[in-house]
Amino acid sequence: MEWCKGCVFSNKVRILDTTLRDGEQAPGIDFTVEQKVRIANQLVKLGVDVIEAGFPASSEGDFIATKKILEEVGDKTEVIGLARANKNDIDKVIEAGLSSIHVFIATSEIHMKYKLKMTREEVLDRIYESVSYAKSHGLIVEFSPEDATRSEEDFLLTAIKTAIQAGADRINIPDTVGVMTPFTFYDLIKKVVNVAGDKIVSVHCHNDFGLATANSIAGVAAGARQVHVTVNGIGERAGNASLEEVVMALKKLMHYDLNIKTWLLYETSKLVSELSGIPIPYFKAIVGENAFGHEAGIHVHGVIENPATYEPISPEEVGNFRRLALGKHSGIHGLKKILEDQGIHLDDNKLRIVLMEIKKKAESGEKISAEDARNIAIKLLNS
Ligand SMILES: CC(=O)SCCNC(=O)CCNC(=O)[C@H](O)C(C)(C)COP(=O)(O)OP(=O)(O)OC[C@H]1O[C@@H](n2cnc3c(N)ncnc32)[C@H](O)[C@@H]1OP(=O)(O)O
Ligand SMILES: CC(C)C(=O)C(=O)O
Repeated sequence: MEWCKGCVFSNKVRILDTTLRDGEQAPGIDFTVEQKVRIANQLVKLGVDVIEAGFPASSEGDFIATKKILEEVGDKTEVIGLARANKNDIDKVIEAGLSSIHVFIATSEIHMKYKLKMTREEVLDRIYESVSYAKSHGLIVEFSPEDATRSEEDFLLTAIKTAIQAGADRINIPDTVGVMTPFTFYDLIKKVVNVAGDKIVSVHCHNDFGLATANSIAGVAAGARQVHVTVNGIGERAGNASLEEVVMALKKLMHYDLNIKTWLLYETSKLVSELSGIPIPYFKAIVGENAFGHEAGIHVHGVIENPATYEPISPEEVGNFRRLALGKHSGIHGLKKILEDQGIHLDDNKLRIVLMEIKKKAESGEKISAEDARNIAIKLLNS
């Protein structure tokens, strides 16, 4: 089905990573050129289909970084650059040597009135001019109607048709301020897919209501076959759809086909966290330190018997680690395993004594490590 490699009949979903563009727009994140190249190499290793390397017109540094990333990985994956719908920005993408461009302009009333100060007609003209200008230079063009999800629907669809008439290769639908629910986004993307014909429809979701991942997979269910994501979900305000969450949900829950080497997700997350200076919450899905952590006795017992009792994904699938913890919620099965893994074998009576000691310490606020449990056991054995 090569002819419709990205369309709704294909089970293949493309991942466009925008960690180096939208992710970097997050306040406080400023990657150096070297850091951006390191992340780009990791994204290629991970298997993303497209890297949005930057916004060449925004600064000399971003221009240089985009060029360097293209030189470094341009033969391994598609490298795309952002541009406003104006000739200067498009020329900067061309000057950087890129073959793919992401052109955007807002189509919502609020953005057209207060930001662009353009009428609907002027925006439509600008869309046609900029997309056709980019196409006339042989570029692959992805068009985004910024703030699409707050745009008047008929005008939005007209804007999309205008971009397609001008030659756009892909249509990306940004939920720029994250106001969609999975239900409303599904309905919208269905309509966009209907007007897009054989063009790939892409989705770009923000997390203002914590729905970026859910909305992204709803967009795929509605026929989108590309998703914009960032590693760890970093990005503007509450961030973007998280690469690791979207990939694992599409793969494991919806059985789509992706190029991503999922066992590299944890190391990729750690790299971006280290270079961005943004820590990963312990409870972060997929890549958090607690994502495969178990303390509660009933859970630990289940995981010891069969990890699938409490792990919908195995940590090895994403390169993360299972952690069995001790605390006031612990049970005897977990304690037994933690001690036996350290060469200590106790009968049930002695295990109960050690467990009570652990719970007492934990309830007083102490953190109990495996070594602490071992020391308590040894003390008991020698008492
Ligand atoms: C939803 C998003 O994330 S969009 C991407 C946001 N990313 C960035 O802003 C990257 C960093 N930005 C920058 O470096 C700067 O904003 C630049 C270089 C792009 C522009 O800088 P400046 O010339 O100083 O303009 P400034 O940022 O103050 O205002 C934006 C201008 O772009 C115009 N503009 C905004 N979006 C678009 C668009 N899609 N198409 C055309 N013009 C646009 C605005 O109307 C405004 O124009 P004006 O200066 O004529 O009033
Ligand atoms: C440039 C566009 C796609 C964007 O980042 C947004 O609308 O969130």
